[in-house]
Amino acid sequence: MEQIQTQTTAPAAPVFELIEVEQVFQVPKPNRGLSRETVGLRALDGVRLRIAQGASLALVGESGSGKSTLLRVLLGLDAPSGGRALYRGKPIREARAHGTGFARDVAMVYQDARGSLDPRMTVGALVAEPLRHFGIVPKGEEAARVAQLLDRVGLPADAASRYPSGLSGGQIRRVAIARALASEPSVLVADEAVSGLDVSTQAQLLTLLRGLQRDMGLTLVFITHDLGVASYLCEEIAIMYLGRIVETGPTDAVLSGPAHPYAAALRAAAPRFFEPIPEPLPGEIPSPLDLPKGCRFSSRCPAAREDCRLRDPQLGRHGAGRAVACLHPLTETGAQASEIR
Ligand SMILES: Nc1ncnc2c1ncn2[C@@H]1O[C@H](COP(=O)(O)OP(=O)(O)OP(=O)(O)O)[C@@H](O)[C@H]1O
Repeated sequence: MEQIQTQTTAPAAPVFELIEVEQVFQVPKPNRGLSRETVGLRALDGVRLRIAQGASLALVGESGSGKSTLLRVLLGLDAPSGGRALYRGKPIREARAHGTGFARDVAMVYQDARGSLDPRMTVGALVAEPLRHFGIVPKGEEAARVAQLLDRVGLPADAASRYPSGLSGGQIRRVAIARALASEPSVLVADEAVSGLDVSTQAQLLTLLRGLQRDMGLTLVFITHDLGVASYLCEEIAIMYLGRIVETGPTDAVLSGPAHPYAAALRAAAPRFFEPIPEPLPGEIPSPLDLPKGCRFSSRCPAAREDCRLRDPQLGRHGAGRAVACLHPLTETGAQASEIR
C-alpha cells in the first residue's frame, strides 16, 4: 500500500514510520448491567504516517480523534495492538527498551508543563537533571550548560535559582523546553505546548519553538487544536478524525484548499482575528463504539452522498505530497471534485 510521506522534498530516512497502526482498548460494554463484558474501542485504525528527519508535523483533530493515543505510540509508551510503529527502522518499543539512545533523542514537552516539574527543585536543578542522567557534560560544566539552555529559551540567568511556583505560565513552558533540549535531542514532541496562555505569550513561545526547530534542524511533532498554531509552526499537517488520518500534506496547501470536508469544516470553524465567533463544527463526534457505516465522517458531513454511507474511504494520494480519505474530495473552490469532472 502507498505510504504517506510528511515531507515533500528530501527522501531522508524517516524518524518515525507507522504502518497500518491500530490501537484497540478494551472498555466496559455500554449498558452491560452487572456483567463484566468488554468491547474493543478502536482509538487508532489503519494509521499510516512517515515523519522524515527535520520535518515539522502538526497533528490536528477534535477531542477524542486519537492524537494522544498516536503520541503515546510514537513515544513508545504504549505498544500498538496492530500494525508496526518504527523509529529509524526499528520497532519503537524495542528502541525505547534498549539503552538510553531513544530517550535522549526523542524529547517531550507536556501539555501540563507545571505538573511535569518537581516543585521542590530549582529551575537550575530541573534543567541539570537530564544533563546528568544522560551524561551530556562533565559535572564541572553543568552550571554553564544550564545557563546556556536558559538563555536559548529566553530566560534570564537568575531564573536558575528560582522555583516553579514563582514562575508565570509562559516561563514554566520555557523551563520545560530547556529541559527537553538538555539531552540534545533531534526530535521534539509537544502536546498542546502553548495552549491556555494569553495570545502574546503564545506568540512568543511559538516564535521560540519555530526558531529552535529551524536552527537545530529538529524534527517536530506538535499536537494542537489550533489551526493557526499548526500553520505557523509546522510545514506538514495530519488531520485526524475518529482514529484515522483523513487528510495530510503541506500545511499551507491543506489549509488553503482542504480536500476533506472535515478539514474544510475545521478550517471554517477556526477563529480569526476581528471576525465574529465562528459557528462550531456541526454535530458531535460519534462514539468510537458506535461508528457510522461507510465513511466515519458521513454522519456530520454536509456533502455526504449515498455511497459515503456505504463505502469506507481509505487514505489515497491527492496531488503533490497530499493524501485524503474521502470518496468525493473538495476542490480548492470548495466544490466536490466529482461534481466538476
Ligand atoms: N487508556 C484508554 N482506555 C480506554 N479508552 C481510551 C484510552 N485512551 C484513549 N481512549 C479513547 O480513545 C479515543 C481517542 O482518545 P485520545 O485521547 O487519543 O484523543 P485526543 O484526540 O488526544 O483527544 P484530546 O484532544 O481530548 O486529548 C477516545 O475515545 C478515548 O476515550
